[in-house]
Amino acid sequence: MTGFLSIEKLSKTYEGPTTALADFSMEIGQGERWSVVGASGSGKSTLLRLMAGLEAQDQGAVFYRGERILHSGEKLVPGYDAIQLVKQDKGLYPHSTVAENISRPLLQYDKAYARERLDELLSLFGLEKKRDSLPRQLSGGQQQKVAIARAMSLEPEVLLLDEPFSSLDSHQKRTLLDELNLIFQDLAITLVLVTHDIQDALLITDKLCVMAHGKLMRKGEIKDIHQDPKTAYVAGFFGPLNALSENKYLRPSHIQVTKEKGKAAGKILLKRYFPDHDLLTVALEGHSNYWQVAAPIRKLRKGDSVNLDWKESHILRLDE
Ligand SMILES: Nc1ncnc2c1ncn2[C@@H]1O[C@H](COP(=O)(O)OP(=O)(O)OP(=O)(O)O)[C@@H](O)[C@H]1O
Repeated sequence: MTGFLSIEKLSKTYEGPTTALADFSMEIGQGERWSVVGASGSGKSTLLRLMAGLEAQDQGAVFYRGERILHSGEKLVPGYDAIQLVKQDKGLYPHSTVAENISRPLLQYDKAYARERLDELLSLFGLEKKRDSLPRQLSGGQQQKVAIARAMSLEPEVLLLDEPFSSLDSHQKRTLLDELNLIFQDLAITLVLVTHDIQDALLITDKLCVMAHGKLMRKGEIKDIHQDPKTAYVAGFFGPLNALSENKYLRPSHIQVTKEKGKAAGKILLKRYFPDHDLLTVALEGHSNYWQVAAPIRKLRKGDSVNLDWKESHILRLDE
């Protein structure tokens, strides 16, 4: 338990019984930025609640700087100032202003310090002009910023974000993520983000933990996992896959449409416009399956016959 944040053999079963976490272990270093992905019900939110000390595990422990995190059954006021959890529902007080919401955790502190910290946070999150607004007078992205600013009021070392961006539209989300990226970079905060969207993971984190049925399936640098996902489950978080043969897959962007004879041929059934490419759905000759092909050339039409080729090095060999 010498690490910064050590999760050791955590298990949690709810009534039902439903196993939410099963012998889950992981080390998180100070300043690291992790995303956690996994199918719905794989235990991601449970993991975050246990890391924050807001719930009781059945077995195992979380250690923060060598000290065991006391869970909700062991502590009069559950949770830790140093480890803050922000949930999707934001939990803002609807009748309190932005300033009151952000400074609520600071009530226990000296007034001058609390005022100073509030001003710092309003400036850091670009919320100065909204300080007297009520949450309902803010956009979804601004509300989420208030929730994150409030979580950061006590200067936590660890910020746990449980799908905080899922209610935002893609533009709001991108703007917020770009702003958070700069804030987190300057603060060197340790971040664990639960998300369903790999784009969020790519934008603000470097490391990825993939869960299934309460277990750790994979962990490491996002780029290493993307390049060598090892299983179809893990690869699936990065986008659709085309099955080449048993255990062999190709990503849509790794298939070229060629004039010459390729390794396969087919007919375009559908064409969808994407900013960087056309996404073609191709019915393969001699096969019952369809492939998704990302074609940078725009001149192909529905009904065209096409030859397809790919590099051997782009074939992903994946277990189920
Ligand atoms: N308080 C609870 N009582 C009973 N079962 C629960 C409770 N909380 C979670 N579960 C169950 O435990 C499992 C893991 O839930 P959890 O919310 O941790 O998963 P998740 O990966 O965060 O899911 P999602 O992506 O859908 O939010 C699920 O099957 C869920 O139904």
